[in-house]
Amino acid sequence: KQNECYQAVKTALQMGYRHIDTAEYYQNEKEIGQALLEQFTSGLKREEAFVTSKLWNTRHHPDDVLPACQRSLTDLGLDYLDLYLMHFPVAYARGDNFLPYDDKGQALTMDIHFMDTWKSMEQLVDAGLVKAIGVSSFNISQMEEVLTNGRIKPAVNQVESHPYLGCHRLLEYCTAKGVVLTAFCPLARPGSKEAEQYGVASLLQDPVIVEISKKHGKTPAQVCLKWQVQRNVAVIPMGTTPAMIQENSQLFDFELSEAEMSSINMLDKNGRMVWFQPSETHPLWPFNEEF
Ligand SMILES: NC(=O)C1=CN([C@@H]2O[C@H](COP(=O)(O)OP(=O)(O)OC[C@H]3O[C@@H](n4cnc5c(N)ncnc54)[C@H](OP(=O)(O)O)[C@@H]3O)[C@@H](O)[C@H]2O)C=CC1
Ligand SMILES: O=C1CO[C@H](CO)[C@@H](O)[C@@H]1O
Repeated sequence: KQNECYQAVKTALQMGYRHIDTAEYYQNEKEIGQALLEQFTSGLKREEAFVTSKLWNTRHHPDDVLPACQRSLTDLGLDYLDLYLMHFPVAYARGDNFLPYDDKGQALTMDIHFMDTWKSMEQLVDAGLVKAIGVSSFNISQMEEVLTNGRIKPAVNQVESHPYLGCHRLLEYCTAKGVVLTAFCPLARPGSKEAEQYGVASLLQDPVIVEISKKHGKTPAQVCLKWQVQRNVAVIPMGTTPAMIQENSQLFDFELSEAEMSSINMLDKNGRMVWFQPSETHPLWPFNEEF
């Protein structure tokens, strides 16, 4: 909805949020730029905010990386990004159509390996346009490739993760390599069509989560977010109402016990919601490997 993102980001920054996650693909960078500008004007320092954006799949050609990043910076009204992620390992056909699909709904792809894109992203760091670069939805072998062959180490891998998709192996790998894992869809999109696979109305109604939340006098959403924070995973929940935005930030007045952490770990059931299905036959589609 028009202005919804502007309002949400403005509210979040006023409530003390500092990490904003966006992407060219979301087409909300101008709204975010407006909200940031207002906060900078009323005293927030640039270095206190942490802004992440992402290079979309249609921008993997090495010559398209710099212009895409510059466009994001212009729209956000910033002169650097804190973090720039490759949104997905598969390169879609070049151009301004974000979803170039054939008549069967399959993505039209390009024969460009993510390492060639990564080399162009490294140059953004050299040029001072971004402080750090990282990846998103990369599996362990793909991360290994970037860590082995890249000049600059990925700071972050942003992947779908919530109690139904624990990404326990990937987390262990990232921890060993000093890469931060960020969880997208940390609430498993309550109420969405994709959530119907779970057998409960939503993750937030899972009996294990509900019981733990009652014990601490917190909400199920807060328990899901705290579980990630306690295992050193960054979270980027999307909330639009001030009440939800506030709720999702109140995570620092309670602690989950080891037993509670383990019982949440045990809810893992490969409950992935975001599959990038149109590219599922591509050799670099990441989800043939367990995360
Ligand atoms: N790298 C990638 O490929 C991807 C990255 N992302 C990033 O991750 C972010 C979050 O993921 P998203 O897909 O939105 O999924 P989330 O798991 O964050 O779920 C968002 C939904 O949860 C609802 N919600 C928020 N807070 C609460 C609460 N406290 N209690 C109950 N319901 C709540 C929101 O409601 P309402 O709509 O009413 O606000 C919204 O419908 C995105 O905004 C995006 O930045 C997401 C997908 C892919
Ligand atoms: O980043 C994203 C990538 O694609 C997803 C769906 O296909 C989006 O929902 C998401 O926010």
